Amino acid sequence: MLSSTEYIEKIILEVKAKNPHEAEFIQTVEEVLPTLKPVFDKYPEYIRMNLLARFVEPERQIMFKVPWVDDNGITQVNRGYRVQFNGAIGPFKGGLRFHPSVTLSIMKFLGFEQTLKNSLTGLPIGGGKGGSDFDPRGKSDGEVMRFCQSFMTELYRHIGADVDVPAGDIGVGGREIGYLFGQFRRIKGNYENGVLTGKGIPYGGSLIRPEATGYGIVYFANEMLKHEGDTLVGKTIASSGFGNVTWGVCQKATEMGAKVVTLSGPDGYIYDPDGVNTPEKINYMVEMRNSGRDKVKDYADKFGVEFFPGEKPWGRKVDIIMPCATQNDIHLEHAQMIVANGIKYICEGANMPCTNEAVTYMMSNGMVVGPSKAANAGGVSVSALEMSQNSMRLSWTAEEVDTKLHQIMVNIHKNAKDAAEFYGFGYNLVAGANIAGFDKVAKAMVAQGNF
Ligand SMILES: NC(=O)C1=CN([C@@H]2O[C@H](COP(=O)(O)OP(=O)(O)OC[C@H]3O[C@@H](n4cnc5c(N)ncnc54)[C@H](OP(=O)(O)O)[C@@H]3O)[C@@H](O)[C@H]2O)C=CC1
Ligand SMILES: O=C(O)CCC(=O)C(=O)O
Repeated sequence: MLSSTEYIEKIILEVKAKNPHEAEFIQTVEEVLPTLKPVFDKYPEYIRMNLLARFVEPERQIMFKVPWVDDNGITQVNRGYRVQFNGAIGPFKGGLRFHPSVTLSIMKFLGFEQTLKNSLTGLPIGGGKGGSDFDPRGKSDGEVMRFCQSFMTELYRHIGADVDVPAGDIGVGGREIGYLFGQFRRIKGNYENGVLTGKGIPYGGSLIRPEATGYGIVYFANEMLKHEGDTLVGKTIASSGFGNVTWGVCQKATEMGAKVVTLSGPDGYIYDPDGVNTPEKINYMVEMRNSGRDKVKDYADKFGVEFFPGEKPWGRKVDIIMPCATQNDIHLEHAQMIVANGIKYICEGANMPCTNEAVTYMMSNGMVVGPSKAANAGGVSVSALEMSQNSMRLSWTAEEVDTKLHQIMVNIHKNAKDAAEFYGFGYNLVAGANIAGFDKVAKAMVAQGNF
């Protein structure tokens, strides 16, 4: 039988050979699998069962055309996806991303990460992801609605409250979920409100879901700092993006005594030394995102702060880095600047916001890294709480949801820390999150036979 190292290397080579054009999917597999070595040392029977080969292959990958009519009466065609990655511990669960950069590789990397993340939440949800290369930028409300209706006209047959439960991600917020839900209900003729999460409050949404990802990231960062005998109070944070996740981070960081001093967009970044920390500033971010102008410079113009065109905020001397925009936002050269600035903490908000080289460099230089699959699990956790409320036909108060969210994030940090320590990694949350997430899925897969 192969040793655990040989087995992991073999699976990585197979993934590369089978998916040669899927750079992001290969990247996440190359990051996660080597950290699982001690698990395969402990359970060599997993090698005989070829568990990893089954784990890296999605259960189902659905690709479909999405024709829709634009405001000029022209028919446009986009590509839709739903990757049902792993359903061993519950219905597939994960967001929908509408962004021109969407490819099958991106859907698969997100579905793979989501499987581990959802396991870490401790809630009964499998991993999936979907979306389209549709670009919402500059589209009218009517165009977005017609696109969503066409997207759901195919997707509805693959999802269900006990089958697969999509939600939002980049480019998909409350408006899009509303249009998708309306079309699902119209086609199915029933009121299966647990089929989507991130819904509006009047039709089965959960309080705190829009804020949950950002709140969870700050709760997770708080645990990281506590572990180091430190506190969030008085800390400065460099964040990227100005979307849903950054918005939640700004709110909770302010509440906990820290301040976010940078935001970024496709045009550059802004530096606000006083912090993005007043209702006026935080609400303006939402206005900027909803306007579709997609320029963070608007913030600098309105509040009289500095704007750095074409630059990323990673050269700023702050206490904590929180990338909240998209994947591979932080490369090795950014990591080198971050380390050179003596920054100790990075807590990942976006999915896979750092390249593998950047993470390795920061960790080997003593930084504490909170990996996205643990740190940003608050969003999907509250989605799962939304599913629970829908099943029970009741609604919890904002305080109830926030208290549960906080506890879930504390547990995720503890489980990742404990798993890392148990397997000899020390305080390595990257390895710990991978192992703790994998452990539960692996046990469920083994129990369910050769599937
Ligand atoms: N919403 C949620 O509940 C959760 C989201 N996440 C992750 O958090 C991150 C942000 O999501 P969210 O805030 O919901 O999304 P939004 O659509 O609200 O905001 C996304 C932000 O990221 C930027 N962005 C997106 N794609 C790219 C790209 N290819 N290049 C440069 N910038 C880009 C956007 O700018 P632009 O308009 O220029 O694209 C925007 O500022 C994503 O990685 C997402 O997967 C993780 C867990 C849950
Ligand atoms: O709420 C959800 O189901 C999905 C959230 C999501 O897409 C993510 O965690 O990356």
